Amino acid sequence: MAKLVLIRHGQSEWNLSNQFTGWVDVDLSEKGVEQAKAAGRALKEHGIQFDYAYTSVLKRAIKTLHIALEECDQLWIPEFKTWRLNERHYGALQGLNKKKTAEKYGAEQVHIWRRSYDVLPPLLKATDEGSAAKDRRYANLDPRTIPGGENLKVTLERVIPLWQDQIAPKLLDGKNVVIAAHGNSLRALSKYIENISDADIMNLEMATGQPVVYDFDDKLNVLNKEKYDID
Ligand SMILES: O=C(O)[C@@H](CO)OP(=O)(O)O
Repeated sequence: MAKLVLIRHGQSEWNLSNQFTGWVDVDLSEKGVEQAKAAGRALKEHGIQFDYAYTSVLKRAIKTLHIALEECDQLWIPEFKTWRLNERHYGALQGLNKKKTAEKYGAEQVHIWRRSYDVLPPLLKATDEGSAAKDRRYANLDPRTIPGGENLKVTLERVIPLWQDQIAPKLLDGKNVVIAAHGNSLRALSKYIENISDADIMNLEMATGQPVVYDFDDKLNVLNKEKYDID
């Protein structure tokens, strides 16, 4: 049956500098490019042939997808970019250094902001500097849809329509799908696919660049989950 491969983008410049990133469109670091290549090599070694690719509208995920697909000679497959796969929006935390924020607000508060299921970060207003409402790539969205900050719950709520309308039907049709996206949009999707509880999802982490491969039965129950080595 069909395979789904999730790839968190390779290390970004702000992963490297330890800054909250969210919807800020930062690039891959050199290490991130190497991780994306290694992901593509692992996919090639395992002989996975894709039918469709999905990614976000943020360059760290788009580039990871392209670099990985180039390595396994599948750059030609149909590809869809959507804001629904963006990283969770980190609100007013975006751009701040995570360590300095923990020193200011306490490690416990920062852990809650980063990993709780339903606590929102401090929100950005539509008129604030850096608000996505000013970004042309979201111009076709209903302004009420553009977040000022998201928790994992809200992130999952905007990922689910993409899953239900586009990805699940392709998998049910036996097509192999690759999704290159972000730590938290992929944690949200994994929660849904694996039916992980609100409490347990706090402990799920996605490594940069590492392909996570799901095999499904014909009702989209998970038969197998495997992480490919990229070291
Ligand atoms: O800053 C972010 O956007 C994310 C991913 O890098 O961080 P965290 O893992 O802390 O949720």
